[in-house]
Amino acid sequence: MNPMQLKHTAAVLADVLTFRQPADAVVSAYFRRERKLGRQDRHEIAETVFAAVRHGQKISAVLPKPHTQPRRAALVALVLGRSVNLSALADVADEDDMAFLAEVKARKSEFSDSLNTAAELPQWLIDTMRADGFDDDAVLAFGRSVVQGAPLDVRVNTLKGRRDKVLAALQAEGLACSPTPYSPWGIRFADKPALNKHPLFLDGTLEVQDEGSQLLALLTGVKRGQMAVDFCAGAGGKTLAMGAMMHGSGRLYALDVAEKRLANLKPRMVRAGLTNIHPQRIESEHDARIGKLSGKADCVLVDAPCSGLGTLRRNPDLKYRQSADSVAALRAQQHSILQAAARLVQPQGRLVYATCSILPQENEAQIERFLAENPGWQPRDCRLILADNKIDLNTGVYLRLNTAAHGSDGFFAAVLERS
Ligand SMILES: C[S@@+](CC[C@H](N)C(=O)[O-])C[C@H]1O[C@@H](n2cnc3c(N)ncnc32)[C@H](O)[C@@H]1O
Repeated sequence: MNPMQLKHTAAVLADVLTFRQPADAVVSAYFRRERKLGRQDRHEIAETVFAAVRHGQKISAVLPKPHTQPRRAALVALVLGRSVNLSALADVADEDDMAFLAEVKARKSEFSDSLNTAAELPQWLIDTMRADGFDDDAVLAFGRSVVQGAPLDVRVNTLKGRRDKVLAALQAEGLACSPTPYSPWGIRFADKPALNKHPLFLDGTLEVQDEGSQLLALLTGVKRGQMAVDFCAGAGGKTLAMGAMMHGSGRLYALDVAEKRLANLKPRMVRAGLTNIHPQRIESEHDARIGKLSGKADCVLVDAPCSGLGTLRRNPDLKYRQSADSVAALRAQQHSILQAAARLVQPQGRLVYATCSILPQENEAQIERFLAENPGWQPRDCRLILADNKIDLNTGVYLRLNTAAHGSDGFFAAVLERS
């Protein structure tokens, strides 16, 4: 890192480390303002900013209020988060900095002895995980599994290509990629190439999507000609996968309260060659316009708003932006959305409830409550649905993906059927 890059990294961290805005939004806005920064500068700055967020517990242990000392926070991130040797920092660190960084390095064993710094998780989250049944070894294993960044997964749009052929074409271009272990549509890139200008992305053959998300769409089992609803469609990651499962036929309603997110779905639908998707903004899960779909859907997916704690590899700032109170509010919202979405399902139809959280209170507990309050619904065994799709993945009746065991983001899904 050179002095100019360090100056910019510190400027970004002064904002990011307040955790008032999502870190990726702060970084993108900064880069839009600082047009002169080159590709390598942006890479160095972004990597160091995210290393600082990922190693925030250790940084807070050596720097109270790190956002007020962002330059020092950046230096610690380089040493602890990006394993840069002190000798490589001679151009950017003065004598005081060097003495400070040497002291930080000397506290290594202290950092491994304390759960917060060893797992890089804040106390509220450790307390929440303990209350949700995690023991300290599980907390530590979880924290360690999400401290590194994630690989890049894409889904092959089966309307436009076959995975084996697309994979061979990408490998022939020299890209290091392999099939995802579980999803039949997934390809994983080890070194995150920029794909947004790749012809296979531009023509809708490839969509960026974590393998776990692909499996959630697969669990819906939606078929050609059916009527389906993606209740919390957002920008449509799972909607597009479901649309392809339906071979572009039938009707797929993509509902969401966020206009902006649904707007992002529209160009993606066009690129993917899907004309069976009907995006519709709703006021809330109680919106009267949903009534016309009541009891009509073969399949409803609820990809519920959640804490996102399964995606800490990609969004490490979430552990500082969520809290016990925000999780409690999300639980109430999840319950209400699940109840409303269930009304749309026809007899023998399927309801899939999913989150990218690892907390049982957002997952199993929601399903247990739903089943207790709604007679006439039965869980379907995810193992069997996956096995029917030739996927060898056994996490019990519910799908529970975690980064350590499965290499994907953390996800939960329950498949329920109406009698
Ligand atoms: C986990 S995200 C969905 C991600 C999306 N399914 C995808 O695969 O890209 C949850 C979504 O729920 C939406 N949401 C929040 N409250 C909602 C409600 N009451 N009804 C419908 N959608 C809601 C949010 O705007 C957000 O887009």
